Amino acid sequence: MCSDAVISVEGVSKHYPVYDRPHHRLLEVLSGGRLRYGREFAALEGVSFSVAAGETVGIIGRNGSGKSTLLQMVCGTLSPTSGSIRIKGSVAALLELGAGFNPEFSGMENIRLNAAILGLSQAQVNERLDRILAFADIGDFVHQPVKTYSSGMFVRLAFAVVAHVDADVLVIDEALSVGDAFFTQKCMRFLRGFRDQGGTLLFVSHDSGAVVGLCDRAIWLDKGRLRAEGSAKAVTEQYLHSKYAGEDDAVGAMPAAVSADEPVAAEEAALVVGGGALAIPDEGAGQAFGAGGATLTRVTLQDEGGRPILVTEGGERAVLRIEARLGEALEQPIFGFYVKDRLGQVVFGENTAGHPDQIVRTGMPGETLATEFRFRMPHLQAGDYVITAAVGEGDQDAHRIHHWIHDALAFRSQSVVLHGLLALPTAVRMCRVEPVDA
Ligand SMILES: Nc1ncnc2c1ncn2[C@@H]1O[C@H](COP(=O)(O)OP(=O)(O)OP(=O)(O)O)[C@@H](O)[C@H]1O
Repeated sequence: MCSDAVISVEGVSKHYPVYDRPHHRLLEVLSGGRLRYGREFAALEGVSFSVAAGETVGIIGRNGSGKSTLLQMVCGTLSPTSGSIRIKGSVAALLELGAGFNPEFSGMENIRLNAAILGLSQAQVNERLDRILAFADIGDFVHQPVKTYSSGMFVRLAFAVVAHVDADVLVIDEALSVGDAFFTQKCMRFLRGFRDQGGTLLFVSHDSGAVVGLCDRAIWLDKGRLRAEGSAKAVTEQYLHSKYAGEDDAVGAMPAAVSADEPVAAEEAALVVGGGALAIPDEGAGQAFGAGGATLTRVTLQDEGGRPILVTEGGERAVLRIEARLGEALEQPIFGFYVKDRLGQVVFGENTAGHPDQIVRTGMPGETLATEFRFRMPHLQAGDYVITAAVGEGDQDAHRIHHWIHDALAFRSQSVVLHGLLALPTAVRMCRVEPVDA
């Protein structure tokens, strides 16, 4: 464990007794503990990690993997069965909905109560109240008891308080999944600001895009055990690989069905062979997956003259061609791709599911199918990009992925983008609407 760690979790386990029948618990109590009806269930087992000051760490894992249990122990609302947790500095937490708020009190009363618990004096609360109310933006509901709140209003209020106390460590559990898109953006802006000012953040989310966008590191919990720890990008990819390829029989979202929970790039792209060139994979761990009924054999990004696009200024006409050899008959083959930035964030993508007039309806074993996507290269912020390619069968909603390569190709953008991730060719004109009389 590092000595400068703000959060040190050492060999932490949490065990619960579980009973096959509800009355078994009662029988055990009545026997004074002499008879055992329950068995031990390990919600967490031997978890160790540390978080240094100023780090942002995401915790990912399937439902029931122990994420909330871990956060509750970090916040001290639950104690471990064994192991130890040490925290340096003050912690403000946003755990599951309802925690810390009195349902009978109004929003305003809960603001004061919570802010006081989190260390603010009444004078500090008064001074920050307008900002807290503006952040929560729930209007007159702030005077109603919080038991009347929707989950969205509740999380707005809870987040607003947490955002205005002076905590060294913030612990946030799935809060962003409840709010609407604008509120989520507001929270992300706040969390980025908190991180940039040196705050330490422990962040649970099912949205791997948010984890990659916000966190330096990630920890993957699997059935209560720490399965992987490393850069947010690499760990998230391993997690998604296991989720889509293994346990879910390779059913996932095809590229371009952009949801919040999409794959992100691998840390090192073994399949990248210089951009614009083809990539023929030996299935490398974490780089590719799929049910295997078809194999991607060639992925190229070229200009209209057939020259590989290794570097783009933006605006060039491009042809992204994906070829796959079929090992079995496919009904409704689908091809798709994503372009992702260096953080693994999907910038754009497309697949053939939305183009039913352009697809080959049935593919036969031994055949090779090719799909060409033609578009103008966008003006992307300067940097390195990778292309994920996939082949599957079915439609956008129900499909089976046969082969998916996270980082099939790489290219570099040297566009000058002043604002945001990309620039659109934009016509600009300024005029006077009301000329001033001379
Ligand atoms: N009080 C309890 N008694 C028995 N089992 C419990 C108790 N609390 C949690 N568990 C079990 O511990 C495991 C881990 O739960 P936890 O809520 O930490 O998972 P999670 O990763 O946060 O899940 P989710 O993503 O669904 O929120 C689950 O199997 C859960 O059923």
